[in-house]
Amino acid sequence: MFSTNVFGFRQQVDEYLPFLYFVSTLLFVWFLTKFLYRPTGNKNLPPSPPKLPILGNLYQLNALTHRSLQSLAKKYGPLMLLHFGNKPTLIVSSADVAKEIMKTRDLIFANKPDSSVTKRLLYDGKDVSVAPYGEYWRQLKSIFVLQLLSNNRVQSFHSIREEETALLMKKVSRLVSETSSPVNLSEMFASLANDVVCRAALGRKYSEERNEKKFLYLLREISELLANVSVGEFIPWLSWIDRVSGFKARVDKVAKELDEFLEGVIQGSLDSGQDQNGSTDNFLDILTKIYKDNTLGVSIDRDSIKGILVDVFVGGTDTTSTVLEWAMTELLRHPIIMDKLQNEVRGILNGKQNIADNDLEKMLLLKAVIKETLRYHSSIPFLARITGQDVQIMGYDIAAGTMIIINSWAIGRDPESWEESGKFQPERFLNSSIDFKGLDFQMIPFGAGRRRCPGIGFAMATIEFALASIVQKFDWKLPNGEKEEDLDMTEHPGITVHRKKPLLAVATQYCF
Ligand code: HEM
Repeated sequence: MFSTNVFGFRQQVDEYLPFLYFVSTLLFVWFLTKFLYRPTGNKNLPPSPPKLPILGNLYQLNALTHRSLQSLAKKYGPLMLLHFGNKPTLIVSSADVAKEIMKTRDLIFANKPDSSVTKRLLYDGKDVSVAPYGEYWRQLKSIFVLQLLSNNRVQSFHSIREEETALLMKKVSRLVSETSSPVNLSEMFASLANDVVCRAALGRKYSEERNEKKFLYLLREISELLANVSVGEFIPWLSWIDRVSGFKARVDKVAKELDEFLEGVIQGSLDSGQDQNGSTDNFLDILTKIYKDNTLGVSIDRDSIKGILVDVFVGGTDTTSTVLEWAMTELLRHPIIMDKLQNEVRGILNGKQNIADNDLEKMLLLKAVIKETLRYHSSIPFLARITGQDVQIMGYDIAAGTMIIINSWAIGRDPESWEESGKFQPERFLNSSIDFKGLDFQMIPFGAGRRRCPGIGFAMATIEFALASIVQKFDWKLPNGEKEEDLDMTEHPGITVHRKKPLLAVATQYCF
């Protein structure tokens, strides 16, 4: 039966041979026109590496996309046009081009690309980070800037930072006195960042100790799903792969569980009537008050509250712990800088156990170490935008709807902007006015322009406090006599780029 079928097939082929020749010639011509000959008309397109049918330039990227795009940019320049599947994508890798997009032409590039995954997990653009630029986004952003993350509000969370950092120090002390095992700093920083954000956002912790792992699990899932590439996004006719692989079902499950969790949290806040006793010191209370009373003249619904809370957790936890993780990694690799930093911190505190905000103001090397960490290890490697209209950038024609990826990781390491760009040298910031607030485009770890991160003050307060405490109270070295230059620096890809292997270090209590 099998051979008959083969024969039958062969016969059919012979019969239809002239027709098949005709069709394949047509396909060949179509292929040439579509992929090899690119009709650009009078358009001046940015340089592009060669692309493949269907995949476009996806085949040239590896898991550490920020690094593969940096390599391509070395060959094709700071503005190149790639195709991710069928999506034209402009890759920006220099401070000048980034400034053109996020400052000079900010308005044209004020929108963020969305995807089926962000829509599902971020309440269909009702959060701030992917909401279309317009009145709704403006209202939400002003809630972030003026209500949730104002300077006064950040200061009011001082006791949360103090208590949570003290708990971390206690954990380290206990480990030091009870065992000689190294401290897993990556794990400690992750739980510190999570607990600080949780208390500021929801007024309480949802940590492992309290046996409330569900929320932590959901947060981990969201970060992973947002970092994952949905095949259908870039190659629409392959979107069935997302269904067959179970990716879509996983997104739906997490979205549903997250919604149930956040509904419960919001209802709890509404039921407890926080607004009546005037105690509105966590984000949830502030948001439910705005929702109920419409006091700010801003109307938000329950999905807006949920979207904002997801932004706070996704935007504020992993980012913060990643900065701490890379800062300690670099300090362990550079013992002389570690020594100088400890002298500065211990000198300013002069035996005092509690760190006040004005002590931190005096710690110039501490600030320089954090800046250098943000330059060298931009924790969110990419800033994303989408063009609203046809536009010219640096003399090149960019079509409406083109996705823009600004490689802020590569910009922070660009030798055109930085001397000895590949070296960790915090001292470069001691006599420099360059900052990370989005005005100096050679360093944009928090983004820039209208879409700039509103959480800089909150994040810096947590990072400075934790880093000062940890180098004040303990001396640190690598475990098992490991040499500084042998410390594994491999990165793990994701929305934030953190260490692949957890950072382990041996602590010794410092005697005051
Ligand atoms: C070290 C910590 C942090 C880093 C490195 C960081 C980085 C960033 C970056 C790169 C962006 C995109 C900016 C752009 O596209 O121009 C962003 C946006 C955002 N971040 Fe942060 N962030 C941090 C902490 C926080 C915290 C603590 C919060 C809130 C509590 C937060 C909330 C947000 C929000 C809501 C947006 C979206 C803004 C918009 O689209 O208008 N971030 N962040």
